[in-house]
Amino acid sequence: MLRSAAPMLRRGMARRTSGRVKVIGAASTAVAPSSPSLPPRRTMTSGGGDRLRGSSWGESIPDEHREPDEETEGEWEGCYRKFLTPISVGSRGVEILYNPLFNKGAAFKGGERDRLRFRGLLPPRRMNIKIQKERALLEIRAEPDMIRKHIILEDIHDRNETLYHRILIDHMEEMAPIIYTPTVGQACSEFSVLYRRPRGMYFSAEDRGHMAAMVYNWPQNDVRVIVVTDGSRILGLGDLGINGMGIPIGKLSLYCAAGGIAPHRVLPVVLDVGTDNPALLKDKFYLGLQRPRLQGSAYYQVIDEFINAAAHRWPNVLIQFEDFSSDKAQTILNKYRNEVLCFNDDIQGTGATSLAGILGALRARGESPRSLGDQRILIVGAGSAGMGVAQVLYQAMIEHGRSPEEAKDCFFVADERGLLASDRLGRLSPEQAMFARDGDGGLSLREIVNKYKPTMILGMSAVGGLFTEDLIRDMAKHCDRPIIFPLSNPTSKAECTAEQAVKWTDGRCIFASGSPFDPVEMENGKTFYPTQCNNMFIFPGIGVGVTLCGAKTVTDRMLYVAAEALANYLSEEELALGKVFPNLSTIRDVSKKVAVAVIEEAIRTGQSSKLSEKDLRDLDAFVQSKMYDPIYVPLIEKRTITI
Ligand SMILES: NC(=O)C1=CN([C@@H]2O[C@H](COP(=O)(O)OP(=O)(O)OC[C@H]3O[C@@H](n4cnc5c(N)ncnc54)[C@H](O)[C@@H]3O)[C@@H](O)[C@H]2O)C=CC1
Ligand SMILES: CC(=O)C(=O)O
Ligand SMILES: [Mg+2]
Repeated sequence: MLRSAAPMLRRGMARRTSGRVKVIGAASTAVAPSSPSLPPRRTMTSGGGDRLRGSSWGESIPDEHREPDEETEGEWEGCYRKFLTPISVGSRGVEILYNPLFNKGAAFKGGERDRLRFRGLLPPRRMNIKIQKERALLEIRAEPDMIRKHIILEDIHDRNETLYHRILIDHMEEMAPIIYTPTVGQACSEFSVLYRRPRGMYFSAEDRGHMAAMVYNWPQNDVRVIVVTDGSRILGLGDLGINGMGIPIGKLSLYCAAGGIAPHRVLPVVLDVGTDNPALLKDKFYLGLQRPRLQGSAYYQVIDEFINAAAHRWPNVLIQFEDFSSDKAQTILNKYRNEVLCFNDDIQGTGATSLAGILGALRARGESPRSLGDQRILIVGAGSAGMGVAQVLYQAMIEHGRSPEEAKDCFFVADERGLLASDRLGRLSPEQAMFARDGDGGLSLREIVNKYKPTMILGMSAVGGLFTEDLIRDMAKHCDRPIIFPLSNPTSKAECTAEQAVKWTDGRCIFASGSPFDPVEMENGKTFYPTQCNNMFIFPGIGVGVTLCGAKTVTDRMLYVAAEALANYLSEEELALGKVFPNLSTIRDVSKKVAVAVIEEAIRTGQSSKLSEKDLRDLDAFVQSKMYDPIYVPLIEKRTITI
């Protein structure tokens, strides 16, 4: 019998075995290489109208420009910095303790408690971040329920962002399922009930005409990344209205922890255009507008007003569209992709991530990337994700020398009405129509498998259990090592489980899933390690890359090079274990490599406004030096600034 080997294997055996790649944690992020240029002059204030301009958090400052700070010596094992440039805060006293960007809780030192005037407002004994983290981990690990763990972590997020991100970075494999998929699905479903404190911004249909002014209510001037949803398709859970806010929050936590964007530079946003979810329309606790969704031009006006307002206040901001229903997602992307710095994570991020996983899977089979064009690819689900993946794979085939006709012929796209074909052309979107077959419209999944013998099946249907035993056994009859990617989220929507895929293919499948699955012990005594094919491996690196180099748009080539960088990251040791994505514990390093690839591409193609050819040298060190590193930085009062 197969059984899940999760509890004993989850953390211990998941450690990276490759000698090639350094696991990023406190130790490796601690001493960032010196930035080649002088640090910007900084003015940072906090408090009621907090402003953090050009904060140096996590960015490397050449030693000669740092001020000695004996307070932080030995603060964090492996994270020792001789000099830390203080952050100047405009508030003092209790205000600082209630500001999660500055609060250090019991870790404030005596001098700081005096300096900022809150001596006596904290218990006397001082902790350091290491002890604080240990205490938090005890609490999180003692709680068996994932949503309670989520609540504990988000409470820390609301109190002390430095500690929160430290925990995420140092324990990414353990924490990602808590703050992200699958638990974020439940957190969204229960958002209005779990709601405690505001985080991010809400722009509703009733705010029309005010958005350009409203953006100035956000207290930070240097927002670099916005993740925005209209809540219409949250994971595979459908229309959750403003309850979808959990998704931008979770994605941006990954931007900070995995991508190294400082937390004051990110902004989660929900556009509340109503909801068509009947339960929410009559839920007395629902916090969004209880009216049907805006449609047509009224809907697009809200989108337009928000984007203009955001781009006006933060001209260089990256806007990531997330979990918009597929009937709107591509239209919005097409409208704005050449106008503002933006991308759609479900279409483009998922496409790039899946390409990387498939390149890894081909490597596991001993095939070259060129053989992508020899595959027969069954895509189940023709929404944003399915069509995004089809488009990116298609582009990759063209990159590798296939003609458009040859490339198109590799695809079989199906939805609940079966194989997409020319008989439905009038009712298909342009993206779907491009992949419609000439005949066999409406073939069922099993009919497609038995007639066309696909070499891979990719699930983006949001239908849990759609890949049945018969279907997968048929796949395994026709293909020695079928690639099986049930990508729908959260876990309840996965088209099959890792255990099922392994069992039904007698351990021959190459598997990756949208939400995490535990390792599986096989009958032969070996352990099968499923990896996660989730756009979190791509979006933080894209975001860091385009914002650091000042790209004007996110191009298809940037997505392609991002996918290549992710695929190249996979070590031989991981492949030998059946993995097609790197361990989550390496995601910070992965994101850095993705960012470097994106910047190189931007420089090569003249897309970069901040960096040029001469910066290509030492790009890796440069990106590393710009990554936020959550350590406690000394705080000083604004009036004392002399940086
Ligand atoms: N792993 C990852 O990184 C990502 C996963 N996803 C997941 O992919 C899923 C789909 O996302 P979207 O495309 O945006 O949603 P969507 O709702 O637009 O697309 C679902 C598609 O599945 C089709 N479908 C429904 N029932 C079906 C059935 N019985 N058989 C075949 N097809 C069926 C629908 O017609 C539609 O074309 C979601 O669960 C989402 O969480 C999305 C983005 C990234
Ligand atoms: C992962 C993701 O973006 C989604 O499931 O929508
Ligand atoms: Mg998404």
